[in-house]
Amino acid sequence: MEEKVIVCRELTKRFGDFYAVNKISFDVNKGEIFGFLGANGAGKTTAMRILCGLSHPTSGEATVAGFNVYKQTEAIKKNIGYMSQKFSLYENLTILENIEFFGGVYGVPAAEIKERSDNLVRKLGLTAEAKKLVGALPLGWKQKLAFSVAIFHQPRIVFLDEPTGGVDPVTRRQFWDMIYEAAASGITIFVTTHYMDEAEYCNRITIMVDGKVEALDSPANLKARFDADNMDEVFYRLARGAKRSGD
Ligand SMILES: Nc1ncnc2c1ncn2[C@@H]1O[C@H](COP(=O)(O)OP(=O)(O)OP(=O)(O)O)[C@@H](O)[C@H]1O
Repeated sequence: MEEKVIVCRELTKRFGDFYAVNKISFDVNKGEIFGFLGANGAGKTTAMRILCGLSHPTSGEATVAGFNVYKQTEAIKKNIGYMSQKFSLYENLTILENIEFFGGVYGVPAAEIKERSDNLVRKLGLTAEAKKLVGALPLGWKQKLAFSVAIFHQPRIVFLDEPTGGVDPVTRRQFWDMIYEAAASGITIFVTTHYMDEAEYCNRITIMVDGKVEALDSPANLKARFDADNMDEVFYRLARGAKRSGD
């Protein structure tokens, strides 16, 4: 049987009488690339924050890497990586300083940080730039570096909140090569996106509408079920009835 690294049962988050996340249930397998889609305001970030141990649910159950989202949030944080457009690298530190800093924060042993940082810089092809400020890097490179930093401590799961916003499809594709490599090494990928080309790259995707999971399957199965040529069409059919629109 496949190992489940995220188990979520009727997970709910209520703000006053508003259900931001409404009884969502799903499992994510080890090494899977699990896409989390939904229009603005659908509840993706709220659900992801709970799974990262940053916010308590109102009701329902969930475990992440085997740890309970109510009681074991510190253990969850030690076993995951996290990257979002908002929380990322320090622009006024160099590439190498960022890697070393976050390696320390994520608990990589001090004796290993130097060598592993040098290896990472080499692997990224950034040896010549290693002492430059991150602020000077093009956005696509910042995203690749941020992802590398988020998995530097070899977490069980990495959560990516719209990791490739604002870059072109070729740069996005390169970013996804890194995702595939991480998944092949056994790291589970949980990713939110608004880009339908990225949805196609996922093993399975969830589409959230107004706080609920409206569909969960592989891109191929979803296209077949909705008799659609592409994920854009699937998404449109499911999300067009959404009451929330967000920004
Ligand atoms: N702390 C809060 N208090 C009240 N309402 C909130 C709070 N956080 C989120 N919400 C509401 O919950 C709903 C879901 O928000 P969430 O950020 O999870 O959506 P999302 O799917 O991530 O959207 P986006 O794609 O815009 O990031 C929104 O209507 C939002 O206004």
